[in-house]
Amino acid sequence: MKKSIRFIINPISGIGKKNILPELIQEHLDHSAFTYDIVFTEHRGHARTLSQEAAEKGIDIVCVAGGDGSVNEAGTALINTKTALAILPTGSGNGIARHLGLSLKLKSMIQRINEYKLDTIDTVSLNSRKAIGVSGFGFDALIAKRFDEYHTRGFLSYAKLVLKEFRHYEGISVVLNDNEEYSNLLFCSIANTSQFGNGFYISPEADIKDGQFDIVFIELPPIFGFVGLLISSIRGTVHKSKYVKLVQTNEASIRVKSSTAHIDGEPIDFKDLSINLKSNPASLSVIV
Ligand SMILES: Nc1ncnc2c1ncn2[C@@H]1O[C@H](COP(=O)(O)OP(=O)(O)OP(=O)(O)O)[C@@H](O)[C@H]1O
Repeated sequence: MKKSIRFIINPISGIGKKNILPELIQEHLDHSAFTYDIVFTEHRGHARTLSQEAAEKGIDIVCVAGGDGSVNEAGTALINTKTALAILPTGSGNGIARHLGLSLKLKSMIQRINEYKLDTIDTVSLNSRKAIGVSGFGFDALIAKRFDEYHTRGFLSYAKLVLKEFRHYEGISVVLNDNEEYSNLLFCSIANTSQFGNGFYISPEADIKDGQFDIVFIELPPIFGFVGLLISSIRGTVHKSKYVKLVQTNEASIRVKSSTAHIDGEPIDFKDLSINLKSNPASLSVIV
């Protein structure tokens, strides 16, 4: 029997053209194996509703075309359901897709969907919210918030913003498990995957299938140290930096002073400043 796919396309993700996607799908999807429908998202949160609806209807695959924000919306709606997630990476950073080793070429990625090779990955709960890739508190959350207010997306806008904001940044403190205080931090990341996107690693050895996540504390460095951190992030050696402390666990609590956070790169405000973190092992099927 043919498998069913719902394609969910975020038209504003990244900087490439998404309106050619229906044509690419028509051309390269194996129509002897799959039936499909295509829906474009119209607002924030729409991918979540569309994905949830697909799972309720028993659709086999939700394929989201977007960046990590869209992957979060569509993917977390499929946790512990029979519907698998596929990704067509059309975002600005595509951290989750890169971590999973997916092709960034859309034609190749559609051809990979034809092969229908499934794997199971972990997700992470932050109180009632769910993450797939990297979430965090501090500078990265501030950047996610500012980037969201920007009118242009893409890597260059992102890089400009990071350098501008770093100059005035004052640092945060985080209490881990009610007893270990980390102060003067640039940020604290909760990494289920290895990178933010665009090859900027935060926890190069993170494994999305080990039932654990990494809490990464980055001390606020001077400007030359910040540049060094960026370089080691690209080189994949950031976990060895003197500014970095990494704690691997499957469950923890953290207390933060500011509610500004991001989940998979999307800015959010936590109402509660005490956050329980928990790994949900093997909770999501993905096409790899
Ligand atoms: N039609 C729409 N109009 C405005 N926002 C939308 C629309 N559809 C989806 N969104 C929102 O766009 C945001 C950004 O999407 P996404 O994360 O996929 O792209 P990106 O930010 O370019 O990529 P990345 O996260 O990889 O850097 C998400 O919060 C999503 O909910």
